[in-house]
Amino acid sequence: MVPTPITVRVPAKVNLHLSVGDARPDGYHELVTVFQALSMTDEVTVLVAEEPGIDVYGDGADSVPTGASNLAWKAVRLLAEHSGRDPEEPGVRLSIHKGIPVAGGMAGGSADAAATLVALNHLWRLELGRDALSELAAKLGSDVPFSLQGGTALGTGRGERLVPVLARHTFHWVIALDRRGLSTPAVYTELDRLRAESRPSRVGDVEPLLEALATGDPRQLALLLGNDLQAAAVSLRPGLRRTLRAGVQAGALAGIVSGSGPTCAFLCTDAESAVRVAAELSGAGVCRTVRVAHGPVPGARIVTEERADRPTPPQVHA
Ligand SMILES: C[C@](O)(CO)[C@H](O)COP(=O)(O)OP(=O)(O)OC[C@H]1O[C@@H](n2ccc(N)nc2=O)[C@H](O)[C@@H]1O
Ligand SMILES: Nc1ncnc2c1ncn2[C@@H]1O[C@H](COP(=O)(O)OP(=O)(O)OP(=O)(O)O)[C@@H](O)[C@H]1O
Repeated sequence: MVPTPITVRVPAKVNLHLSVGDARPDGYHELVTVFQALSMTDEVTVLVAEEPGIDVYGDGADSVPTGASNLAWKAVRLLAEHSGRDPEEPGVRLSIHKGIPVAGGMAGGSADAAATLVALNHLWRLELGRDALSELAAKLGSDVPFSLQGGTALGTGRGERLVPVLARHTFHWVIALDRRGLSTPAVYTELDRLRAESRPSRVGDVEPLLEALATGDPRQLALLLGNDLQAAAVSLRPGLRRTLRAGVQAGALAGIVSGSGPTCAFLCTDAESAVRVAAELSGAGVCRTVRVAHGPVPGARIVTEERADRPTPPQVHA
């Protein structure tokens, strides 16, 4: 019998705090960051198939590679090797539904890689625990372990070493998507360049932000959001300054570039305020599109059964 396809839902992330240290000999930068998983999600379905491949649907699907350079396919190969299968003929096909902006600084590719690890672990009955999956995830990219874990977490090292953080409440966000993406390595390189020629301000210690998360007060949290990569993203994409201003003028408590950008995330007082801010911001013409999201949400998780449980919608015949 052919196994049932497995579908995994996986969240986007925003960095509430992103402190970037100096470049290390391996080219990575030492980070202290706080991730939060948001309710913008991708869904990855893994099915047994003789013809390997990837089908991508949704926003930005055209710019996602469908070959070996897709991070989700790298996850297939890695897990195949790890479990003694032939990485050239893993016998599976992936179907990726994008809800996370591509090259937007919200860990879209990382999310798909994490989802693929979870789905294949189930499909191939590997029974790898969270720690083993997390170790494999870190080999695929710095953000991949967080995409697995979700919630709110403190990340150190390259961002791959995680400790869960207590976040008492749900926070409400407005997300502004830009017309084109930004390359993560290019943004880190731009920060190194800016630091070589001047002293761009650096975010402070992370502790006050962790306290604000524990109290759950969005106004307190808003004062403490900070991202060292923001100056570099704005330097490469000066229009982001206008987007950040427009979100606050529309009523958000604060705005921040998400990770390496160019997506901007605006923290709002509550769900109603987020809807109002989103409506006003989308009328300001400073970005491609605007979404409303909340966090924290769980990391990569199987939703196949949830979908099977869903009542079949009534058939309507013309
Ligand atoms: C900007 C963030 O999204 C913040 O969470 C991440 O730091 C980026 O994570 P990612 O996309 O998973 O990045 P990786 O695939 O691991 O690395 C891509 C490239 O980003 C740069 N990079 C990434 C992480 C890090 N701590 N220092 C870096 O300098 C390096 O040039 C690296 O070659
Ligand atoms: N599954 C995938 N989904 C989206 N992009 C992918 C995927 N696999 C590879 N890519 C490539 O990776 C590039 C970066 O895409 P991605 O959406 O992961 O960026 P990002 O969200 O800015 O990453 P991060 O926030 O982790 O730095 C894209 O331009 C695309 O060519």
